[in-house]
Amino acid sequence: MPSPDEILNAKILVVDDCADNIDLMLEILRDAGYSNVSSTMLPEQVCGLHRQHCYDLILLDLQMPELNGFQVMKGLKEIEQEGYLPVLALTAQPSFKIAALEAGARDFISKPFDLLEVHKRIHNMLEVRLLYKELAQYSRQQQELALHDPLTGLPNRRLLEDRIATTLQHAARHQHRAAVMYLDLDGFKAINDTHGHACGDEILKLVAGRLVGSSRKEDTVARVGGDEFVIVLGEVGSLADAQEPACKLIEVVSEPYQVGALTLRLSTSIGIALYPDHADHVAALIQRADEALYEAKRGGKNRHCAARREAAEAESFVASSPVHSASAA
Ligand SMILES: Nc1nc2c(ncn2[C@@H]2O[C@H](COP(=O)(O)OP(=O)(O)OP(=O)(O)O)[C@@H](O)[C@H]2O)c(=O)[nH]1
Repeated sequence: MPSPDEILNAKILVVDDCADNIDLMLEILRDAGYSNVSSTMLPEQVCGLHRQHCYDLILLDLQMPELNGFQVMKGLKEIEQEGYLPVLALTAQPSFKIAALEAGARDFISKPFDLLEVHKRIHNMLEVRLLYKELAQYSRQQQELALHDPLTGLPNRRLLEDRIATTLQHAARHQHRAAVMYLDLDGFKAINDTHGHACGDEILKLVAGRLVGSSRKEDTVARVGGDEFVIVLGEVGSLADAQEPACKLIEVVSEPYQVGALTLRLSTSIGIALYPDHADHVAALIQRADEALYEAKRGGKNRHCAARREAAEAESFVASSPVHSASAA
């Protein structure tokens, strides 16, 4: 529940074409302790101001000559996509009350003002608005948590699969390749066993930062397990376009890590699978990259390995292999 202070600090806009009405409302609000109040006599400015300041409450006069309160609410609806208008309509016309509620106002205040009613309605509206904002933020956080790894902040497997699906759709539409690189750190268990789990966690965070730092903004870097990461590359022309970043990733992961007084080293192995060459849907592509990773581990670790292609096509596909690379046999 919002605290009394939060309610008094809420952002309020008073909209009225009559200066006396504005002064009166500002005085009422000031006397009640509201500290973040502004006003305008120009209804055409309300949407722009709300876009800029995102008010918690708009006290909106309904009868204004140029643009009336109903028209203002129409504009506000386009800004408040979720449909919650923080509008408290001010009207001297009894017949406008229901119309205002139907147009999206959450409540109304009759003119001339009954002070007690004004205070109560403003307070109640703010309480609901702030609660609504808290809930919306909580729901965004929950969504973030459901899609991200809490330790590194990277996308988790669920979000990764979604991103791969989008990448594949894009690749299919534009007739290019995409690559999935499956990374697994080498000898990570020994770091946990020797220096403790907290040290292992620090390393995982540092690795995540390095992977993100050496990937393109449009690539997805995800953590899919203990010491396992997946990187998705869109717009790949050939296997070499994935092997080159794989070499770079192997290099950055092998740089020394400083954790407290310790300087630690580790390496990574990478399996690469290409769309559409090795598989044409999400789960199969991940699986092929994982199989290639296994081959890279089997081949001695600290290397990358591409998934095996169907025999007939393989020859035309295998690119010149940089140091420490191989194709899964
Ligand atoms: N610190 C830390 N360790 C984790 C976490 N999740 C999994 N692990 C550990 O990571 C290790 C991963 O196991 P492996 O991949 O088999 O270990 P490895 O030594 O890298 O083995 P190779 O891949 O064969 O080189 C296990 O010891 C897990 O307990 C985590 O969130 N934090």
